[in-house]
Amino acid sequence: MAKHNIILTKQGKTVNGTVQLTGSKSECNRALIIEALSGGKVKVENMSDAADAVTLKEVLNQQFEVESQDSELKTQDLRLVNIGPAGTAMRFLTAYLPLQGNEVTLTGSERMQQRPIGILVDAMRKLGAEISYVNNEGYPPIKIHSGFQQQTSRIGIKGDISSQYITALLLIASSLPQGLTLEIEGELTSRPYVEMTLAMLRQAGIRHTWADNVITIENQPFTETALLVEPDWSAASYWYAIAALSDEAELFLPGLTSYSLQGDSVITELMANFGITSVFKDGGVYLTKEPKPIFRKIFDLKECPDLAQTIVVVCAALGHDASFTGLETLKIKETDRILALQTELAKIGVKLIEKGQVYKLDCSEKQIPQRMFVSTYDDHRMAMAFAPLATLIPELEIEDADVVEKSYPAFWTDLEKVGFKVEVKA
Ligand SMILES: O=C(O)C1=C[C@@H](OP(=O)(O)O)[C@@H](O)[C@H](O)C1
Ligand SMILES: C=C(OP(=O)(O)O)C(=O)O
Repeated sequence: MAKHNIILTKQGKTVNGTVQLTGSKSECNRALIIEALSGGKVKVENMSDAADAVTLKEVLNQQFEVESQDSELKTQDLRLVNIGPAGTAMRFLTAYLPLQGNEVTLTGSERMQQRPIGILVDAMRKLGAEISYVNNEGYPPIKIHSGFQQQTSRIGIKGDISSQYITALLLIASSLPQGLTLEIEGELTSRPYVEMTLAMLRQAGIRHTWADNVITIENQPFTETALLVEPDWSAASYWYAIAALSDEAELFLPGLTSYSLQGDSVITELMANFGITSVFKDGGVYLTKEPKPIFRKIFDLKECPDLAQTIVVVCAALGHDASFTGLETLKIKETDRILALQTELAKIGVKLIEKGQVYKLDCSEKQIPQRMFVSTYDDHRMAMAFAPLATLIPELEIEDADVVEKSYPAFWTDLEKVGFKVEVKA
Protein backbone atom coordinates (compact mmCIF):
# COMPACT_ATOMS: atom_id res chain seq x y z
CA MET A 1 0.00 0.00 0.00
CA ALA A 2 1.33 3.43 -0.95
CA LYS A 3 2.29 5.55 2.02
CA HIS A 4 0.77 9.01 2.27
CA ASN A 5 1.50 11.99 4.47
CA ILE A 6 -1.02 14.32 5.99
CA ILE A 7 -0.95 18.01 6.81
CA LEU A 8 -2.44 18.84 10.17
CA THR A 9 -3.60 22.34 11.09
CA LYS A 10 -5.57 23.75 13.99
CA GLN A 11 -7.17 27.17 14.32
CA GLY A 12 -7.15 28.58 17.83
CA LYS A 13 -5.95 27.04 21.05
CA THR A 14 -9.25 25.74 22.38
CA VAL A 15 -10.40 22.17 22.02
CA ASN A 16 -13.86 20.72 22.80
CA GLY A 17 -15.59 17.49 21.98
CA THR A 18 -16.30 13.84 22.62
CA VAL A 19 -14.04 11.06 21.41
CA GLN A 20 -15.03 7.40 21.58
CA LEU A 21 -11.80 5.42 21.75
CA THR A 22 -11.42 1.89 20.43
CA GLY A 23 -10.66 -1.05 22.73
CA SER A 24 -7.25 -1.51 24.33
CA LYS A 25 -5.00 -3.57 22.07
CA SER A 26 -3.25 -5.03 25.12
CA GLU A 27 -6.46 -6.19 26.76
CA CYS A 28 -7.93 -7.35 23.48
CA ASN A 29 -4.92 -9.47 22.50
CA ARG A 30 -4.93 -11.18 25.90
CA ALA A 31 -8.68 -11.77 25.64
CA LEU A 32 -8.30 -13.28 22.15
CA ILE A 33 -5.66 -15.78 23.32
CA ILE A 34 -7.75 -16.67 26.38
CA GLU A 35 -10.83 -17.12 24.16
CA ALA A 36 -8.88 -19.43 21.86
CA LEU A 37 -7.39 -21.49 24.72
CA SER A 38 -10.78 -21.78 26.43
CA GLY A 39 -12.28 -23.48 23.40
CA GLY A 40 -15.01 -20.87 23.18
CA LYS A 41 -15.98 -20.80 26.89
CA VAL A 42 -14.63 -17.27 27.16
CA LYS A 43 -15.91 -14.63 24.74
CA VAL A 44 -14.32 -11.31 23.84
CA GLU A 45 -16.60 -8.29 24.10
CA ASN A 46 -15.83 -4.91 22.52
CA MET A 47 -13.22 -6.22 20.07
CA SER A 48 -10.61 -3.54 19.38
CA ASP A 49 -10.22 -1.95 15.93
CA ALA A 50 -6.43 -1.91 16.42
CA ALA A 51 -4.78 -3.63 13.44
CA ASP A 52 -2.63 -5.66 15.86
CA ALA A 53 -5.77 -7.13 17.42
CA VAL A 54 -7.51 -7.70 14.08
CA THR A 55 -4.41 -9.54 12.81
CA LEU A 56 -4.23 -11.75 15.90
CA LYS A 57 -7.92 -12.59 15.62
CA GLU A 58 -7.47 -13.60 11.97
CA VAL A 59 -4.52 -15.86 12.82
CA LEU A 60 -6.44 -17.53 15.65
CA ASN A 61 -9.49 -18.04 13.40
CA GLN A 62 -7.32 -19.64 10.70
CA GLN A 63 -5.76 -21.83 13.36
CA PHE A 64 -9.22 -23.01 14.27
CA GLU A 65 -9.94 -23.87 10.62
CA VAL A 66 -6.70 -25.88 10.46
CA GLU A 67 -7.73 -27.76 13.60
CA SER A 68 -10.98 -28.75 11.94
CA GLN A 69 -9.22 -30.20 8.88
CA ASP A 70 -8.32 -33.88 8.55
CA SER A 71 -5.25 -35.26 10.28
CA GLU A 72 -3.21 -35.77 7.11
CA LEU A 73 -3.32 -32.05 6.41
CA LYS A 74 -2.60 -31.24 10.03
CA THR A 75 0.84 -32.87 9.93
CA GLN A 76 2.06 -30.79 6.98
CA ASP A 77 3.83 -27.49 7.20
CA LEU A 78 0.57 -25.65 6.75
CA ARG A 79 1.42 -22.06 6.67
CA LEU A 80 3.42 -19.03 7.23
CA VAL A 81 1.89 -16.67 9.76
CA ASN A 82 2.89 -13.03 9.30
CA ILE A 83 1.81 -10.75 12.12
CA GLY A 84 3.38 -7.60 10.64
CA PRO A 85 4.44 -5.10 13.33
CA ALA A 86 2.36 -6.59 16.20
CA GLY A 87 4.76 -7.23 19.09
CA THR A 88 2.24 -8.76 21.49
CA ALA A 89 0.82 -10.99 18.74
CA MET A 90 4.35 -12.21 17.93
CA ARG A 91 5.13 -12.98 21.56
CA PHE A 92 1.74 -14.44 22.52
CA LEU A 93 1.68 -16.72 19.45
CA THR A 94 5.23 -17.94 20.16
CA ALA A 95 3.81 -19.43 23.36
CA TYR A 96 0.37 -20.36 22.02
CA LEU A 97 1.18 -22.04 18.70
CA PRO A 98 3.50 -24.82 19.98
CA LEU A 99 0.56 -26.11 22.08
CA GLN A 100 -1.58 -26.45 18.96
CA GLY A 101 0.59 -29.15 17.40
CA ASN A 102 0.92 -27.81 13.84
CA GLU A 103 4.11 -26.85 12.08
CA VAL A 104 4.03 -23.09 11.56
CA THR A 105 6.56 -20.45 10.58
CA LEU A 106 5.88 -17.25 12.46
CA THR A 107 7.24 -14.00 11.09
CA GLY A 108 6.58 -10.28 11.07
CA SER A 109 7.58 -6.96 9.54
CA GLU A 110 11.21 -6.10 8.84
CA ARG A 111 11.34 -4.34 12.21
CA MET A 112 9.76 -7.34 13.96
CA GLN A 113 12.69 -9.37 12.67
CA GLN A 114 14.98 -7.09 14.72
CA ARG A 115 12.92 -7.30 17.93
CA PRO A 116 14.32 -9.98 20.28
CA ILE A 117 12.38 -13.18 20.95
CA GLY A 118 15.22 -15.42 22.26
CA ILE A 119 14.27 -15.23 25.95
CA LEU A 120 10.77 -16.52 25.19
CA VAL A 121 11.94 -19.14 22.68
CA ASP A 122 14.43 -20.49 25.26
CA ALA A 123 11.64 -20.69 27.84
CA MET A 124 9.34 -22.51 25.41
CA ARG A 125 12.12 -24.93 24.50
CA LYS A 126 12.67 -25.73 28.18
CA LEU A 127 8.95 -26.35 28.53
CA GLY A 128 9.08 -28.84 25.66
CA ALA A 129 8.51 -26.97 22.39
CA GLU A 130 10.69 -27.54 19.34
CA ILE A 131 11.41 -24.14 17.80
CA SER A 132 14.14 -23.17 15.33
CA TYR A 133 15.26 -19.83 13.91
CA VAL A 134 14.82 -19.29 10.18
CA ASN A 135 17.49 -16.58 9.80
CA ASN A 136 19.05 -15.01 12.89
CA GLU A 137 19.42 -16.67 16.29
CA GLY A 138 17.19 -14.91 18.79
CA TYR A 139 14.97 -13.09 16.27
CA PRO A 140 11.90 -13.86 14.16
CA PRO A 141 11.10 -15.59 11.86
CA ILE A 142 10.84 -18.74 13.94
CA LYS A 143 9.74 -22.20 12.89
CA ILE A 144 7.54 -24.02 15.36
CA HIS A 145 7.72 -27.78 14.88
CA SER A 146 4.86 -30.13 15.66
CA GLY A 147 4.68 -32.10 18.86
CA PHE A 148 4.76 -30.66 22.38
CA GLN A 149 5.41 -32.71 25.49
CA GLN A 150 5.79 -30.73 28.69
CA GLN A 151 9.26 -31.33 30.16
CA THR A 152 9.15 -29.19 33.27
CA SER A 153 6.74 -26.99 35.19
CA ARG A 154 9.27 -24.51 36.61
CA ILE A 155 11.40 -22.10 34.62
CA GLY A 156 13.34 -18.91 35.20
CA ILE A 157 12.81 -15.93 32.89
CA LYS A 158 14.50 -12.55 32.62
CA GLY A 159 12.11 -9.74 33.48
CA ASP A 160 13.93 -6.64 32.29
CA ILE A 161 13.74 -6.89 28.49
CA SER A 162 10.01 -7.25 27.84
CA SER A 163 7.10 -8.18 30.08
CA GLN A 164 5.41 -9.61 26.98
CA TYR A 165 7.48 -12.81 27.31
CA ILE A 166 6.09 -13.32 30.81
CA THR A 167 2.53 -12.54 29.76
CA ALA A 168 2.82 -15.00 26.85
CA LEU A 169 3.83 -17.78 29.26
CA LEU A 170 1.20 -16.89 31.87
CA LEU A 171 -1.54 -16.99 29.24
CA ILE A 172 -0.77 -20.63 28.34
CA ALA A 173 0.11 -21.73 31.92
CA SER A 174 -3.28 -23.12 32.93
CA SER A 175 -3.47 -25.13 29.68
CA LEU A 176 -0.15 -26.88 30.33
CA PRO A 177 -0.70 -30.38 31.76
CA GLN A 178 1.65 -29.67 34.68
CA GLY A 179 0.83 -25.96 35.07
CA LEU A 180 3.67 -23.46 35.32
CA THR A 181 5.86 -21.74 37.90
CA LEU A 182 7.76 -18.73 36.61
CA GLU A 183 10.71 -17.36 38.50
CA ILE A 184 11.28 -13.80 37.31
CA GLU A 185 14.99 -13.01 37.21
CA GLY A 186 16.20 -9.45 37.70
CA GLU A 187 13.93 -6.44 37.58
CA LEU A 188 10.45 -6.74 36.10
CA THR A 189 9.82 -4.04 33.50
CA SER A 190 6.33 -2.92 32.46
CA ARG A 191 4.88 -4.61 35.58
CA PRO A 192 1.28 -3.35 35.15
CA TYR A 193 1.05 -5.39 31.95
CA VAL A 194 1.77 -8.60 33.91
CA GLU A 195 -0.84 -7.54 36.47
CA MET A 196 -3.30 -6.96 33.63
CA THR A 197 -2.65 -10.50 32.35
CA LEU A 198 -3.23 -12.07 35.76
CA ALA A 199 -6.37 -9.98 36.35
CA MET A 200 -7.85 -11.02 33.00
CA LEU A 201 -6.99 -14.68 33.62
CA ARG A 202 -8.67 -14.33 37.01
CA GLN A 203 -11.82 -12.99 35.31
CA ALA A 204 -11.73 -16.13 33.16
CA GLY A 205 -11.54 -18.35 36.24
CA ILE A 206 -7.77 -18.92 36.40
CA ARG A 207 -6.22 -18.54 39.85
CA HIS A 208 -2.56 -17.77 40.51
CA THR A 209 -0.16 -17.11 43.33
CA TRP A 210 2.53 -14.43 43.17
CA ALA A 211 5.08 -14.28 45.99
CA ASP A 212 8.23 -12.18 45.58
CA ASN A 213 9.44 -13.01 42.08
CA VAL A 214 7.60 -16.32 41.67
CA ILE A 215 4.26 -16.69 39.88
CA THR A 216 2.47 -20.05 39.84
CA ILE A 217 -0.55 -21.11 37.83
CA GLU A 218 -1.79 -24.69 38.15
CA ASN A 219 -3.42 -26.63 35.32
CA GLN A 220 -7.10 -25.66 35.60
CA PRO A 221 -10.16 -25.06 33.39
CA PHE A 222 -11.47 -21.70 32.19
CA THR A 223 -14.94 -20.75 33.34
CA GLU A 224 -17.65 -19.50 31.00
CA THR A 225 -17.48 -15.74 30.91
CA ALA A 226 -17.24 -12.63 28.74
CA LEU A 227 -14.10 -10.48 28.84
CA LEU A 228 -15.00 -6.86 28.23
CA VAL A 229 -12.21 -4.87 26.57
CA GLU A 230 -11.98 -1.33 27.99
CA PRO A 231 -11.20 1.68 25.80
CA ASP A 232 -7.48 2.20 25.26
CA TRP A 233 -5.79 4.45 27.84
CA SER A 234 -2.60 4.68 25.74
CA ALA A 235 -4.77 6.18 22.98
CA ALA A 236 -6.37 8.50 25.55
CA SER A 237 -2.91 9.90 26.29
CA TYR A 238 -2.86 11.80 22.96
CA TRP A 239 -6.05 13.63 23.96
CA TYR A 240 -4.47 14.52 27.27
CA ALA A 241 -1.47 15.85 25.34
CA ILE A 242 -3.70 17.95 23.07
CA ALA A 243 -5.44 19.37 26.14
CA ALA A 244 -2.07 20.08 27.79
CA LEU A 245 -0.90 22.10 24.77
CA SER A 246 -4.18 24.04 24.44
CA ASP A 247 -5.14 27.15 26.39
CA GLU A 248 -8.59 25.77 27.09
CA ALA A 249 -9.89 22.24 26.74
CA GLU A 250 -13.01 20.30 27.49
CA LEU A 251 -12.93 16.74 26.19
CA PHE A 252 -15.09 13.75 27.06
CA LEU A 253 -13.78 10.22 26.56
CA PRO A 254 -16.67 7.78 27.10
CA GLY A 255 -16.12 4.32 28.58
CA LEU A 256 -12.97 5.11 30.57
CA THR A 257 -13.33 4.51 34.30
CA SER A 258 -11.15 5.42 37.27
CA TYR A 259 -10.42 1.74 37.91
CA SER A 260 -8.70 0.21 34.90
CA LEU A 261 -6.62 -2.89 34.22
CA GLN A 262 -4.37 -0.70 32.07
CA GLY A 263 -1.32 0.76 33.75
CA ASP A 264 -1.45 3.60 31.22
CA SER A 265 -4.46 4.99 33.11
CA VAL A 266 -1.71 6.64 35.19
CA ILE A 267 -1.86 9.31 32.47
CA THR A 268 -4.50 11.06 34.64
CA GLU A 269 -1.87 11.57 37.39
CA LEU A 270 0.95 12.41 35.00
CA MET A 271 -1.10 15.02 33.17
CA ALA A 272 -2.30 16.63 36.40
CA ASN A 273 1.22 18.11 36.40
CA PHE A 274 0.30 20.03 33.24
CA GLY A 275 -2.98 21.43 34.56
CA ILE A 276 -5.30 18.69 33.31
CA THR A 277 -8.13 17.68 35.62
CA SER A 278 -9.82 14.31 35.04
CA VAL A 279 -13.36 13.93 36.31
CA PHE A 280 -15.01 10.53 36.02
CA LYS A 281 -18.76 10.82 35.46
CA ASP A 282 -21.48 9.86 32.97
CA GLY A 283 -19.59 6.61 32.31
CA GLY A 284 -16.44 8.27 31.04
CA VAL A 285 -13.79 10.85 31.81
CA TYR A 286 -13.99 14.63 31.29
CA LEU A 287 -10.66 16.43 30.81
CA THR A 288 -10.37 20.13 31.44
CA LYS A 289 -7.33 22.36 31.27
CA GLU A 290 -6.34 25.24 33.49
CA PRO A 291 -2.97 26.91 33.05
CA LYS A 292 -0.67 26.30 35.98
CA PRO A 293 3.08 26.25 36.57
CA ILE A 294 4.75 22.85 36.11
CA PHE A 295 6.71 21.70 39.14
CA ARG A 296 7.47 18.06 38.51
CA LYS A 297 11.02 17.57 37.27
CA ILE A 298 11.41 13.77 37.14
CA PHE A 299 9.16 11.24 35.46
CA ASP A 300 9.76 7.52 35.92
CA LEU A 301 8.08 5.75 33.00
CA LYS A 302 9.20 2.15 33.57
CA GLU A 303 5.64 1.05 34.32
CA CYS A 304 4.11 2.89 31.36
CA PRO A 305 6.62 2.81 28.46
CA ASP A 306 3.92 3.51 25.86
CA LEU A 307 3.31 6.92 27.45
CA ALA A 308 6.94 7.96 27.12
CA GLN A 309 6.66 9.66 23.74
CA THR A 310 3.47 11.48 24.78
CA ILE A 311 5.01 12.89 27.97
CA VAL A 312 8.41 13.73 26.45
CA VAL A 313 6.83 15.63 23.53
CA VAL A 314 4.49 17.57 25.86
CA CYS A 315 7.42 18.59 28.10
CA ALA A 316 9.48 19.59 25.05
CA ALA A 317 6.64 21.60 23.52
CA LEU A 318 6.07 23.44 26.81
CA GLY A 319 9.79 24.06 27.21
CA HIS A 320 9.89 22.11 30.47
CA ASP A 321 13.38 20.70 31.14
CA ALA A 322 12.28 17.43 32.79
CA SER A 323 14.29 14.24 33.33
CA PHE A 324 13.03 10.75 32.55
CA THR A 325 13.91 7.31 33.87
CA GLY A 326 12.68 3.85 32.92
CA LEU A 327 13.15 4.36 29.18
CA GLU A 328 15.47 1.34 28.67
CA THR A 329 12.97 -0.75 26.69
CA LEU A 330 12.16 2.00 24.18
CA LYS A 331 15.06 1.08 21.92
CA ILE A 332 13.51 -2.30 21.00
CA LYS A 333 9.96 -1.20 20.27
CA GLU A 334 8.44 -0.32 16.85
CA THR A 335 11.57 1.73 16.22
CA ASP A 336 14.41 2.91 18.46
CA ARG A 337 12.10 5.41 20.13
CA ILE A 338 14.94 7.26 21.87
CA LEU A 339 16.69 7.97 18.59
CA ALA A 340 13.39 8.83 16.90
CA LEU A 341 12.49 11.29 19.69
CA GLN A 342 15.96 12.87 19.58
CA THR A 343 15.81 13.32 15.81
CA GLU A 344 12.31 14.80 15.71
CA LEU A 345 12.67 17.03 18.79
CA ALA A 346 15.82 18.52 17.25
CA LYS A 347 13.43 20.05 14.68
CA ILE A 348 12.05 22.30 17.45
CA GLY A 349 15.51 22.89 18.89
CA VAL A 350 15.05 20.55 21.88
CA LYS A 351 17.66 18.00 22.94
CA LEU A 352 17.02 14.71 24.75
CA ILE A 353 20.32 13.91 26.38
CA GLU A 354 21.26 10.45 27.68
CA LYS A 355 23.05 10.53 31.04
CA GLY A 356 23.38 6.90 32.07
CA GLN A 357 19.95 5.69 33.11
CA VAL A 358 18.50 9.21 32.99
CA TYR A 359 17.35 11.15 29.93
CA LYS A 360 17.24 14.90 30.30
CA LEU A 361 15.46 17.44 28.12
CA ASP A 362 17.29 20.63 27.22
CA CYS A 363 14.77 23.14 25.92
CA SER A 364 17.09 26.16 26.16
CA GLU A 365 17.16 26.55 22.38
CA LYS A 366 13.54 25.59 21.74
CA GLN A 367 11.92 27.38 18.79
CA ILE A 368 8.49 26.76 17.33
CA PRO A 369 8.79 26.78 13.50
CA GLN A 370 6.07 27.84 11.04
CA ARG A 371 6.04 24.36 9.58
CA MET A 372 7.50 21.02 10.56
CA PHE A 373 7.83 17.62 8.91
CA VAL A 374 7.49 14.72 11.35
CA SER A 375 9.14 11.43 10.36
CA THR A 376 7.33 8.50 11.93
CA TYR A 377 9.72 5.50 11.54
CA ASP A 378 6.88 2.93 11.13
CA ASP A 379 5.84 3.80 14.67
CA HIS A 380 2.19 4.67 15.40
CA ARG A 381 3.20 6.40 18.62
CA MET A 382 5.61 8.75 16.83
CA ALA A 383 2.72 9.97 14.64
CA MET A 384 0.24 10.31 17.51
CA ALA A 385 2.65 11.79 20.07
CA PHE A 386 3.78 14.53 17.66
CA ALA A 387 0.29 15.31 16.27
CA PRO A 388 -0.61 17.53 19.29
CA LEU A 389 2.15 19.92 18.15
CA ALA A 390 -0.35 21.10 15.53
CA THR A 391 -1.87 23.24 18.31
CA LEU A 392 1.40 25.24 18.32
CA ILE A 393 2.91 24.81 14.82
CA PRO A 394 0.81 26.36 12.01
CA GLU A 395 1.51 23.55 9.52
CA LEU A 396 2.50 20.08 10.68
CA GLU A 397 3.21 17.43 8.05
CA ILE A 398 3.12 13.86 9.38
CA GLU A 399 4.72 11.05 7.40
CA ASP A 400 2.86 7.82 6.62
CA ALA A 401 -0.47 8.62 8.26
CA ASP A 402 -1.71 5.00 8.11
CA VAL A 403 0.91 4.00 10.67
CA VAL A 404 -1.66 4.80 13.39
CA GLU A 405 -3.73 1.76 12.36
CA LYS A 406 -1.61 -0.48 14.56
CA SER A 407 -3.46 0.68 17.68
CA TYR A 408 -5.83 3.57 16.81
CA PRO A 409 -7.13 3.57 13.20
CA ALA A 410 -9.66 6.39 13.80
CA PHE A 411 -7.06 8.81 15.17
CA TRP A 412 -7.16 11.27 12.23
CA THR A 413 -10.95 11.26 11.88
CA ASP A 414 -11.27 11.80 15.63
CA LEU A 415 -8.96 14.83 15.33
CA GLU A 416 -11.22 16.22 12.60
CA LYS A 417 -14.23 15.82 14.92
CA VAL A 418 -12.70 18.17 17.48
CA GLY A 419 -11.70 20.84 14.98
CA PHE A 420 -8.32 19.84 13.52
CA LYS A 421 -7.99 20.06 9.74
CA VAL A 422 -6.49 16.90 8.26
CA GLU A 423 -5.49 17.06 4.60
CA VAL A 424 -3.85 14.31 2.61
CA LYS A 425 -0.62 15.66 1.09
CA ALA A 426 -0.85 15.57 -2.67
O1 LIG B 1 1.78 -6.69 27.18
C1 LIG B 1 1.44 -5.74 26.48
O2 LIG B 1 0.29 -5.66 25.99
C2 LIG B 1 2.41 -4.66 26.22
C3 LIG B 1 3.54 -4.54 27.00
C4 LIG B 1 4.54 -3.47 26.83
O3 LIG B 1 5.70 -4.03 26.25
P1 LIG B 1 7.05 -4.41 27.08
O4 LIG B 1 6.67 -5.37 28.14
O5 LIG B 1 7.89 -5.03 26.02
O6 LIG B 1 7.59 -3.13 27.63
C5 LIG B 1 4.00 -2.35 25.94
O7 LIG B 1 5.05 -1.52 25.53
C6 LIG B 1 3.29 -2.88 24.72
O8 LIG B 1 2.78 -1.88 23.90
C7 LIG B 1 2.12 -3.73 25.12
C1 LIG C 1 5.36 -1.33 21.91
C2 LIG C 1 4.14 -1.37 21.39
O1 LIG C 1 3.57 -2.46 20.82
P1 LIG C 1 4.09 -3.94 20.55
O2 LIG C 1 5.26 -4.22 21.44
O3 LIG C 1 2.90 -4.80 20.88
O4 LIG C 1 4.45 -4.01 19.09
C3 LIG C 1 3.27 -0.17 21.41
O5 LIG C 1 2.08 -0.28 21.09
O6 LIG C 1 3.74 0.92 21.75
